[in-house]
Amino acid sequence: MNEILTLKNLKVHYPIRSGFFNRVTDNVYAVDGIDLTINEGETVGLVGESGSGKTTIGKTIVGLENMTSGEMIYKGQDISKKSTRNKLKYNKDVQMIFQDSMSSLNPRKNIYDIISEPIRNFEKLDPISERQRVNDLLDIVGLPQQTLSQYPHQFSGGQRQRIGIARAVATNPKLIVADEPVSALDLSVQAQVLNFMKQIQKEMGIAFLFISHDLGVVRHMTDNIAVMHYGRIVEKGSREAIFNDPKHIYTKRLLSAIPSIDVSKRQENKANRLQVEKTFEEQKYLFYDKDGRALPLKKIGEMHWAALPEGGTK
Ligand SMILES: Nc1ncnc2c1ncn2[C@@H]1O[C@H](COP(=O)(O)OP(=O)(O)OP(=O)(O)O)[C@@H](O)[C@H]1O
Repeated sequence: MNEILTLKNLKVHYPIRSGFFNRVTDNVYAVDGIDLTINEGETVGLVGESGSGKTTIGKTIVGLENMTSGEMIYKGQDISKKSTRNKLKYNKDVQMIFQDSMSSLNPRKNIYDIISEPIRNFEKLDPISERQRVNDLLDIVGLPQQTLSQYPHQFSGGQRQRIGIARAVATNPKLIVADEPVSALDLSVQAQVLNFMKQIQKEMGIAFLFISHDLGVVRHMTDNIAVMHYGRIVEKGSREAIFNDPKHIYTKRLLSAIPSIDVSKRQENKANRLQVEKTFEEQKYLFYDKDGRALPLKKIGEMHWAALPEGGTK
């Protein structure tokens, strides 16, 4: 498989300023040394609880945040500098879908203008070809042509997310960062949008970085998974490795929190969750350094890395 994007020791720190002179007194280590590879056409899941740094990674990939240090390699070329990105048409090839479709779609623009904007930014099409392309995109996301003159507030959440997807795929991207794309939607609509994203991926060969706090959704969508905690990856590997053979206590904790659909197993699951929680509290000092950051990742299997303590655990 060909690598499309590789992050090497990526750090994004936000300065904290205080005092009369507004000096930098500390940093938020939002992303603190991440190594991650996304291959062509595959979906990588980035999971972790709120504040673990997932969105910051997504925004840095699409250029909405600046990296503090590290490297981003796109198709073998270092794109840490903006000038190289422009040369490689990186901003055309890498797009983002946001969680909140209401605030990520301009309320004053109609759907035609929203979908055609990226086409105008990156390709100069004559008006007839542009119209045809927008019509095709609307067909792809399953919305009727008469919606083109309407505005975002006239749609349901699921429909707005489809519009966001049409905008993201308008430039024929190679990679889409999807940041919690369905967490604002009702469960029934979530499944529709997810299946639809999978279908588009298959048809267009797009790679996804799928950001979510919901491991159930990630299981449905991804090939490989990275689990983040406090700005670092604590475990990464194939979906099977993460779900069937988790090694880090934080991954085990996240997995134990997935609600069971089977009512008869709820008691058993609750007991298991409490036990995992207890182990987490008892053993976390082994898995994190004195500043509370995860240890370096070690390769523990063909497609499996985990930030485990030197001597192992009981
Ligand atoms: N612009 C900013 N300035 C300062 N701190 C920030 C900024 N953006 C994010 N942070 C902090 O960086 C950390 C990581 O935030 P981030 O939004 O990336 O996490 P997340 O895992 O995506 O969480 P969520 O799912 O809640 O969005 C948090 O502690 C957050 O408060």
